[in-house]
Amino acid sequence: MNAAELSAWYPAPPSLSPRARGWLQNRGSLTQLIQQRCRGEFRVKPVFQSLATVCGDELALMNLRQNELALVREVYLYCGDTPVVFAHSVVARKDLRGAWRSLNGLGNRSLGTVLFTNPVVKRTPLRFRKLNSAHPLFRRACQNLQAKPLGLWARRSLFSLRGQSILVTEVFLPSILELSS
Ligand SMILES: C=C(O[C@@H]1C=C(C(=O)O)C=C[C@H]1O)C(=O)O
Repeated sequence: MNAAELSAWYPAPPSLSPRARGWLQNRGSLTQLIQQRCRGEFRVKPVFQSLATVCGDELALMNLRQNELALVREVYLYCGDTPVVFAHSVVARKDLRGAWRSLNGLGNRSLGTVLFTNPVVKRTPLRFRKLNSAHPLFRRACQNLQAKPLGLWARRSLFSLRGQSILVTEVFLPSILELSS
C-alpha cells in the first residue's frame, strides 16, 4: 500500500444514508446497540485470535514494523443466525502481559464489555473507510456472505489504557441495516 492508501481513513464518512450513519457514527458500545436492536439472540463468534502480522494501514498507527507479530483477534457479531459486523482488533505483543492481558481469556465474550466498563479506557476519534476487495479485511469480512458486496463501510479507533493501545476495526456487513432502528 502506498502512503495515500495508508492514510485513507477519514474523520467522517462521506454521503451515507441516515440509517447507515446512525450505526457508523455511534460512539457507544456497538455490542449494546446491536443488542438493543436485535430481536434475535446476540452473540460473538470468534474466528481468529493469535499472534499474526497486521494490515499495512495499521503499522504506523500501532508503531509496528512490517513483519512484526501482534495479537490479532477477529470476530463476527451475530444477530440470530445473521452476521452483522466483522471486527478485527490488534494489540502489540509487548502489551499482552500489560493493560490488555484480559484479551487472552475473552473467548466469545464481547470486547466491548472490557472497553466500555472501564472508565479509565480512553478512545480516540473514529475514522472511516470504504473497503473493497483490495483490502485484506474486506475479504475476511465477506467470507460468510452469500452475496459479495462491492464495498463495505468500516470504522476504527484506538482504545488506550495505561498508555497501551488496542486498535479496533469494525466492518459493517450489509445485514446490519435490516436491524430495527
Ligand atoms: C468494541 C466493542 O466490542 C465489539 C466486540 C469485539 C470483540 O469481541 O472482539 C470487537 C469489536 C466490537 O465490535 C463494542 O461492543 O463496541
